[in-house]
Amino acid sequence: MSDGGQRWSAGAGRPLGGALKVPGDKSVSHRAVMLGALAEGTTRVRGFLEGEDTRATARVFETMGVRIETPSASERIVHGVGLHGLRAPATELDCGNAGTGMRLLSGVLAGQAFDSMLVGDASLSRRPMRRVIDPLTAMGARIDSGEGGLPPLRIHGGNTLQGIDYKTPVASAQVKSAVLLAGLYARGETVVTEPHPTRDYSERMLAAFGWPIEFGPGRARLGGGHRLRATEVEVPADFSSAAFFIVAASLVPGSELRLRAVGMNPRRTGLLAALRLMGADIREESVAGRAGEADAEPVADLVVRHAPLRGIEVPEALVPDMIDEFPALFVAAACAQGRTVVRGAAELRVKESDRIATMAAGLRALGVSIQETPDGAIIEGGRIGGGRVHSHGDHRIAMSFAVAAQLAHGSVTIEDVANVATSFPGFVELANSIGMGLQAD
Ligand SMILES: O=C(O)C1=C[C@@H](OP(=O)(O)O)[C@@H](O)[C@H](O)C1
Ligand SMILES: C=C(OP(=O)(O)O)C(=O)O
Repeated sequence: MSDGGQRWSAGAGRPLGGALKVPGDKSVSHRAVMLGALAEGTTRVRGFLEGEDTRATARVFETMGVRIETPSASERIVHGVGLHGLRAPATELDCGNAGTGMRLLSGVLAGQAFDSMLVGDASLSRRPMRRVIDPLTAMGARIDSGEGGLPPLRIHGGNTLQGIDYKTPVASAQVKSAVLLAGLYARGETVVTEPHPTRDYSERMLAAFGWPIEFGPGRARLGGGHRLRATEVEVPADFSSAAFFIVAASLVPGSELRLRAVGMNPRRTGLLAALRLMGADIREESVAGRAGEADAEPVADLVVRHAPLRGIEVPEALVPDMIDEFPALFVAAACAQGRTVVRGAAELRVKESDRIATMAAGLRALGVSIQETPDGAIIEGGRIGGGRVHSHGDHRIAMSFAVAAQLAHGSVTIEDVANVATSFPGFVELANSIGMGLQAD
């Protein structure tokens, strides 16, 4: 895959145009493999993300005896073994770079009869796991971690889990999902309440696999002791991958771009609201599926036209709905007229990199004035220059600077980009197909 290069270079491109479909949603792909593996019967997944994160999750289940076929690219047939059919793994379970993989798996593995060990790469090994260890322990799980609650996680099997009424201290779909997945194995009822509603893919998909569940914004409730029944999963295109092109087309004068069949789960599309407040011209067309449907994801074509952007105070209520889009939003802010203020986004500091610090360092290297705050940043819009920036092993940082390069007065070199394959295989080809002029060295 040509994204595998260690470095990209790019300079200001021509107007972006054409139509494209980005790869499948990462959150939905992880969950489809997990629930397919734990279901009774054969689940077909179409639109599966062929990224390193989601492939790692599939390999973890193969290690525990689940047969997963790949009839064609982006398709999986998962031969479910039922809730209690996983086999004790003979090796460590490697989640690669994926926080979603490790945190959701910890919930599944807490309910097993066998011991297991979850490990990850250098970036994942620095990410906090206390947030899942604490509620799972309260449910009766036994989990040992590295120092400070960091991976690896040794999860002891054979414990009886009890349902829990849990209020998540941070808005995190990963924590909510870990608790709900453990709840499948628990006695009694498990309820999760969130400080701000987060993406509800686990809830929707549990319903689609026939598990009785009640859920609404910020709250989910299920009982243990039911069965998952195999189904078909259609994975929508990943909004977070589309986000880079939405920002690029908004920024580059003369652009008009169509992004096809993008997943429009309302807990994912906060970036659209923020960009529209900044003056962006984004139209939603060919809308299909209903946001309220328990087991179907809404999708839409997005038509993005260049428009001059102005700085805003990003409403804090939008933060969970655009949590992975801040690196791209920082680029939009750096090119907008005036000041943009981001608050209430401290979670950015515990992603694949500290995304506030990494974006601040990169934007400064390109001559942008940006001030970090503990939970956000203040960005003065203006001119972007050329220079050299580092992704610090973070896929979303690498792709965001590819967008920044489209506006730069000078050439931009982006170091350490192999990580883009975790979420967006084929990024360079797609970016170039719409005119972004990225070179992989
Ligand atoms: O549940 C999920 O699939 C995800 C939840 C979010 O993480 P948090 O739960 O840590 O906010 C997000 O950043 C991540 O990319 C995917
Ligand atoms: C934070 C992300 O993913 P994860 O937590 O699964 O590593 C992301 O993809 O931006």
